[in-house]
Formats: sequence, structure tokens, C-alpha cells
Amino acid sequence: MLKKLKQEVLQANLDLPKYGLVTFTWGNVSGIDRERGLVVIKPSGVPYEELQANDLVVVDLQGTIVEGSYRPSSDTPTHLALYRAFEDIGGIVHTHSPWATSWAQAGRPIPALGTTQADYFYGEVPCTRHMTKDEIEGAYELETGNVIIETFHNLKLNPRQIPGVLVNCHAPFAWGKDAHDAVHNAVVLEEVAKMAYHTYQLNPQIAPMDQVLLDRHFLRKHGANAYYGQK
Ligand SMILES: O=C(CO)[C@@H](O)[C@@H](O)COP(=O)(O)O
Repeated sequence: MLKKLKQEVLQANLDLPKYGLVTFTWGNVSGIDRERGLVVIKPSGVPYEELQANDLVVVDLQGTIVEGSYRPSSDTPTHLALYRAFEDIGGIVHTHSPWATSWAQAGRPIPALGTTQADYFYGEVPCTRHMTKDEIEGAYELETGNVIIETFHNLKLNPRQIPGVLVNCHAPFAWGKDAHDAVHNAVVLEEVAKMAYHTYQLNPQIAPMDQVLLDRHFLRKHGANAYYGQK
């Protein structure tokens, strides 16, 4: 079942070590078949070097295992909460990539400082609030998803325009139209986190980029009048 999606999700997971986004098993990728309401996700704790398509776990949007002999990623409830709330996304990535994780641990959103970020994120990369003791002691991974959703709701952010987030004291999540696109955005997030850190080192007083430049760069790649790349 879901042979093509499993192949895509396998490749996306294998791309994490290839792009230097994961150490050991500190990350996972999933993809969704919206028509069937089924999600394919990495099994928990299985090393990337050993990972095969048949090891991937298929769950429904409530988390019931539909196929697979392994336990799904421990972050599955976070992925499912995001798929339920953000209806346009088709793939999700979680990593502990060091630059983005540094901003998450510092509890700092990444302001849009230049066009690298503006090409993919229509503004700053948000950081969630601290989770409460009850949230951490309760359904922690589900609450992690809920705090991401709350952040997007409170800041009135569109997940299609801001394809990632920093979870406070934890690490980044990124998403996209499919698993491959989500990995692409996770790579961009790691790069802009690194660039922003160095930019502040060089000029601690730097202000976010001008809105007109942010508009120009985001909209030339996304939306109705996009013209970047080939048709
Ligand atoms: O965030 C964490 C640990 O802090 C987990 O995402 C990471 O170790 C990956 O867990 P899984 O192997 O997907 O269960």
C-alpha cells in the first residue's frame, strides 16, 4: 500500500543526513496521502543507514497504525496535529539541525534579514512559547503540535507562506507541499539560521529587511504572478 508515497518519504528521510540536518536518529520525515487520509512516517529510533521503504509506518490522521511492524516516530502526534490543522501541507520534517536548534533553544524567532529567507519565508521564522508543565507532562508530542498551531493562529501566519517554525527549547519543524519540498524548506531554514547568526555578529543593530524587498522576493517565487524558474 502507498508504494509511491513510501518511496518519496524514504528518499526524503535519507536526504536529512545527506544535507547534514541530522545526527544519529534526531529527526524524521512524513508525507500524507490526503485522499486516503493516511500518513507515512519514519519508524522511531531506526538508524538512517538501515532504513528501508518497508520499515516506514502508515498511520491514519488519528494515529492508528494501518501498516508497519515498527513503532512510528515518537513525534507522530505532532505531525498529525499539523496535518489536521494545516490542510494544504503534504510533507513534514523535524530535525535538530544545529543552527535552527540554537535559535529555538534561545527562544528567538529568526527575523527576515535578507533575500535568502524572503525567497521561502514571507517574514520571520516564528518561535513558539514555552510549554506549560501540564503540557509537557501530558500528551507532550500532541501539545507540541498544538503550540505550533497556536503560534500561527496568534501571529495570523499562513503556513503556506511560512513553511517552518522553531519550537522553544526544542528544535525546528518544516513542511511543504510534499516530503521532498519539506526537506528543501528544512535546508533553507538551517541556512538562514546560520546566516542570521553571523549577520548579528557582524552588526548587532541590524533591522529586518525592507517590506518592499521582502514582498518582491517572496512574490516572484510564490503566488499568482510568480515568474522565478521555468513553467
Ligand atoms: O525531538 C526528538 C528528541 O528530542 C525526536 O524527534 C528525535 O529523537 C527523533 O525521534 P524518533 O526517532 O522519530 O522517534
